[in-house]
Amino acid sequence: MSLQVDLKLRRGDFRLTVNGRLPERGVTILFGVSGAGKSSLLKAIAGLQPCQGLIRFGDQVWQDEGGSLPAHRRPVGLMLQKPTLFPHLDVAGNLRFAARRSGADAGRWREVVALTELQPLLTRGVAGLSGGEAQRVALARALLTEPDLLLLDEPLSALDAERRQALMAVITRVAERLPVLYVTHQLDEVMTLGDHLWWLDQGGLREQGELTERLAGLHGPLAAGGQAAVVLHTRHRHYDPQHHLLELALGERVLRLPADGPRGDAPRLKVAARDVSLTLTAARDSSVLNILPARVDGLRDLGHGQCLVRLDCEGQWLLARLSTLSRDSLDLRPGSTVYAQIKAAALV
Ligand SMILES: Nc1ncnc2c1ncn2[C@@H]1O[C@H](COP(=O)(O)OP(=O)(O)OP(=O)(O)O)[C@@H](O)[C@H]1O
Repeated sequence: MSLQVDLKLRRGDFRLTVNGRLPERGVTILFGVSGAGKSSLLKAIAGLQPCQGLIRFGDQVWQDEGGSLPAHRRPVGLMLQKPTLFPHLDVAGNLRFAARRSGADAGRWREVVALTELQPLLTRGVAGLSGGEAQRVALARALLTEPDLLLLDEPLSALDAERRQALMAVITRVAERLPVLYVTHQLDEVMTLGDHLWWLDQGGLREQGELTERLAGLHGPLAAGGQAAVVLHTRHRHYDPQHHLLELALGERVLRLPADGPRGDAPRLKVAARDVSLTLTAARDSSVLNILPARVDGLRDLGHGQCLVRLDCEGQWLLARLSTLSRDSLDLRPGSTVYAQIKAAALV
């Protein structure tokens, strides 16, 4: 089911107006600078923050001018930035509370405990948990409520890299069946998890849509923050164990990157604009392994002698961050044909 919101909320002097629709499944990254209203929006959708307007989930109206459905009657799994666990219950007690409410059976309990690796912590009191442990309990609790909509506010921020990878895979799987609205500032989470994007800016929803397309905009949310990067959707082609190089197909072209083995059938690659350089002819004597023909689609002057160039490369978007001196000396303009160079080590 898809979520539709058309709401206004106030917190002190802060005002937020959001008119958006969340797709029926997949992870929608809720992006915005600190104070943009991300947590307030999640709470409003969950029924924990008063707001005005419409919130509809599928054919259920959660809020309209006629009233508001109480939070406990909304089928939402909410995980706040600072998990609020019941301090008088141990970890198992906290999870049992959620499982009882949803009627999750023993099989589901075992599955969620295994996914979040909580077995060794079940009898621990929650007061002594580390930040990362508390986050795993809160995520397990949100999953055990068997929600129809998952709202996650920086759910992996206190976890180590290995656990984050594992839990990102869990969230991806959950999102195959239901919509997930996911707040993060972490670029790797945006790139790995995101299918769609909601960008909160200056009190409103400035952009919404498919993540790959939004990130590749010259005025997209990362471009504005100076961290411009795109996601490339590739296909596995070959792994070269001798050179520890993974070969991925990008349309008719091949991308090479260092790896210890294959990464699935359809890996996504994050490519930062600062790691892409341009030439007018294909260098034959370069150490750069990835040299791809591309066409300039548009340019944006970023100020301070820097510019951003958007390129069409095999039907996907690349961004390159260049000096304006390079732009002018190559005489780059929309329609120019170029070669994009990306060092293998920059592809992660
Ligand atoms: N209880 C409150 N009273 C007054 N203003 C509040 C209250 N809670 C939040 N605000 C203000 O509302 C605005 C939005 O806060 P919110 O926590 O939703 O932002 P956020 O995007 O989640 O930020 P962050 O990324 O830092 O968590 C901020 O300006 C904040 O100061």
